[in-house]
Amino acid sequence: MTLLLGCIADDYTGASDLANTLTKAGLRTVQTIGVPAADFALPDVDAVVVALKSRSIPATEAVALSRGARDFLGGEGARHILFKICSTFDSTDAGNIGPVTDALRADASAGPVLVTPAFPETGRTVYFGHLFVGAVPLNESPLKDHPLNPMTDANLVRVMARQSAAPVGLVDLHTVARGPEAVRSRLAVLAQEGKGAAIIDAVFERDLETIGAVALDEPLSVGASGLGLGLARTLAAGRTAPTDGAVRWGASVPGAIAAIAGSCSAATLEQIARAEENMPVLRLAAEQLVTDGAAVVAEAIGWARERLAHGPVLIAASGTPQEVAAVQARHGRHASGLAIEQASAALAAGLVEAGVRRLVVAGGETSGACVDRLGIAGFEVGPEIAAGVPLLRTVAYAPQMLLALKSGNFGGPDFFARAFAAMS
Ligand SMILES: Nc1ncnc2c1ncn2[C@@H]1O[C@H](COP(=O)(O)OP(=O)(O)O)[C@@H](O)[C@H]1O
Ligand SMILES: O=C(O)[C@@H](O)C(=O)COP(=O)(O)O
Repeated sequence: MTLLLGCIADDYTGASDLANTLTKAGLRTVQTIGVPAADFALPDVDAVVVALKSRSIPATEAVALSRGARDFLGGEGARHILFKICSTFDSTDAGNIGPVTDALRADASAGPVLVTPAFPETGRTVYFGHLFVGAVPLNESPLKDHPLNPMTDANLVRVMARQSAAPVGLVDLHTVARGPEAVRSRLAVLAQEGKGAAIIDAVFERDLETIGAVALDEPLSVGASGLGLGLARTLAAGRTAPTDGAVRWGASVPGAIAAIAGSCSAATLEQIARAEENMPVLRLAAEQLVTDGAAVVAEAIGWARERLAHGPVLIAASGTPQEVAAVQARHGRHASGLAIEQASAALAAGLVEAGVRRLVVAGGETSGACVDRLGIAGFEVGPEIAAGVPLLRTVAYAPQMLLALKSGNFGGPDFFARAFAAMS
């Protein structure tokens, strides 16, 4: 097997988003949960996405996990590593995008690392280093209210510089528009200036194709699915037998269908409200989840057991920015996030015990907690449900399951109905 691309994703929804993009671009891709165990039979693929739950943990731990994933991918023959971050640059001034980039760059003795979270398909564009979410700068988008990493600055050169040991530069859109050689010249200047990373603008997919071609000169790049697309287009074009991007996907699996929501994003809140119009939805009280999670979970599983035979159900911890602020004021940002993630994970285990074999999870950290609790080792990537959200089939897991791990921000208002239909 020749691995064309090795990817390290800092959360599980982000990993499946990237695996979806690479698959659609013609690279056979598998998603593993962490570095696979020695007995995990890696299929014959072009790209491996190692999913880590490293976005919101201490930076030193994120660096260690990322280095472990890099060593594994390097051992499998990957000559280029993409560190997959969120298209909304989810992080804090303490990391983890800067520290992980610094460490992987230092290990590889690489020049300035190209960094872009642009993902035009989902409305994320970067102009003069400023990240836009749709029509508004990042700091005016719903990401300003994220429960774990509120984003309050759209200037990514500044954001990245606060997290990095090395200075950060910019490659602007006018340079990108002039093509790969112009970008290479700009990078040479930034290297002379001692820059460790360069935020690079991208608004259209053609910009990402230029960036992808240049990024492959070096062993490391950092970005979201848009950069994955740029890399994949160059890599797939150079293959002797590129796939057509059509997903070979087997039958559905029998068993009950359910969803768990732990994302508090505006998109997920709207999707939950829409689901309430046509399926049983149980909303959990965050305060009780934090103080008495086991009791709330037991009650929720009982509620689900009574309904699962009749159709899909949705159980949601998600709260509005005001509700999130209230619970955080009492219990702290990270303690409440962690407690609710652990309750969501217990919920996932209880639902599988109750016969659920097709499971949707909304929220990156929430997905990480649920998938870890279920002990899933990896996923085969299936058809796309919504931009950035593929169907996933468990690999080497009994009972076999279908999952969809939805980034909080992704999907239209009818996402849950669409996901359940895709799983049927
Ligand atoms: N009602 C709530 N109040 C406070 N925190 C919550 C609530 N519901 C969920 N959370 C926490 O918010 C975080 C959401 O993050 P995540 O699952 O990554 O979603 P997203 O994909 O939107 O980033 C998790 O840590 C989750 O446990
Ligand atoms: O790049 C993206 O936006 C997603 O792939 C992603 O990383 C998802 O993170 P969450 O919104 O925390 O689920």
